[in-house]
Amino acid sequence: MAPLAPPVAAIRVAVRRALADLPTDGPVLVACSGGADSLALAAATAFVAPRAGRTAGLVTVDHGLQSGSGQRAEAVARWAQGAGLAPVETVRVEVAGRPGGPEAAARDARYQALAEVAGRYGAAALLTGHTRDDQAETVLLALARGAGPRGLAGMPARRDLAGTPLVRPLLEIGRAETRAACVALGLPTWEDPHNSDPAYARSRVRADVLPVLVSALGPGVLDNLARTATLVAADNAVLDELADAALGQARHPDGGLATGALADLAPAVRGRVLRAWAHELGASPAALSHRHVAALDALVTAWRGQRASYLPGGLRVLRRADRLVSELPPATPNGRAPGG
Ligand SMILES: Nc1ncnc2c1ncn2[C@@H]1O[C@H](COP(=O)(O)OP(=O)(O)OP(=O)(O)O)[C@@H](O)[C@H]1O
Repeated sequence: MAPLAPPVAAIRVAVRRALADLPTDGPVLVACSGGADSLALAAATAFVAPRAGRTAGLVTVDHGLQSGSGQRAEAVARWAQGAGLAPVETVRVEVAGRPGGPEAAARDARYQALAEVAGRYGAAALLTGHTRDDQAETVLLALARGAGPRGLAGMPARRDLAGTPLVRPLLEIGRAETRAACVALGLPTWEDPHNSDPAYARSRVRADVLPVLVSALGPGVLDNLARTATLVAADNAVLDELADAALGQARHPDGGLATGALADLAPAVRGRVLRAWAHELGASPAALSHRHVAALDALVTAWRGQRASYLPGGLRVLRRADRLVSELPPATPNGRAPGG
């Protein structure tokens, strides 16, 4: 028998560890595009899951954005059935007509479809093939746009997707390893043309920025960027807990937040409290910028009678005596809320 290729073994170990923490009822479903990362993940899951007493299936989403995408999805599904995965689903989604750019719209449609399939099967988890390289790119992009600790924490190894745990077993595995595993196993991989399209910042980071960093600073830079995410995520978890408790204490009996309680908080905690409150009020996390939060903060810490501050979505926040309160904006002649 040929010896097991090290990348194949490393990926199986990563999957075994990820599965160990999951509920035991319901199948684990691999979200697979047919690219090397998610195909290597699917192959490892097909090997590991039955040995861990679990059922594993696969879902592949056809965005319908390129000619031949339907055949690609069918080919992934056929491979999965041959590999012993079940259930196997291909889902065709409609990307046109969704808000945001094409990439965001495709992502939105994909996650909605994945969540629907996972919910239908009562899946123990949905697994995605994000790698350490994806994590390093995410951290670098967050750093470049000044995203702060929330962005620098990168992608969590586990999060909730509409009631199903979304798990990323390969966050400590390099992309070179997933490719090598696919070669060792003779798996036919598909390259998503979007991944090398220079129109996308992530593609430019992948093709141009990371190779320069690796050549200037050494190959450890990818691990180090990914480790930064893990370290920052641990700090964030503590600060988020403090902020959660502080938000509860700052709630004013008449509604709104007590400015006195907010003023006493450390700025890092107060910023999180204000951000969490703005989310509660309905501001979308994606649209809420540090400028919105800084304006709320100024109502607490630099109060000189300034006017209301507007949140994305049009809600306004103002200071009334010792409280921050929110209210709907007054109607404007064109019916739109000011600011945003
Ligand atoms: N067409 C698809 N069908 C099923 N799963 C997919 C599909 N495309 C991507 N995925 C899943 O998502 C993972 C990440 O893919 P990719 O990096 O292309 O997406 P992304 O949009 O950058 O990631 P994210 O959705 O987290 O932002 C893949 O490893 C795979 O698990």
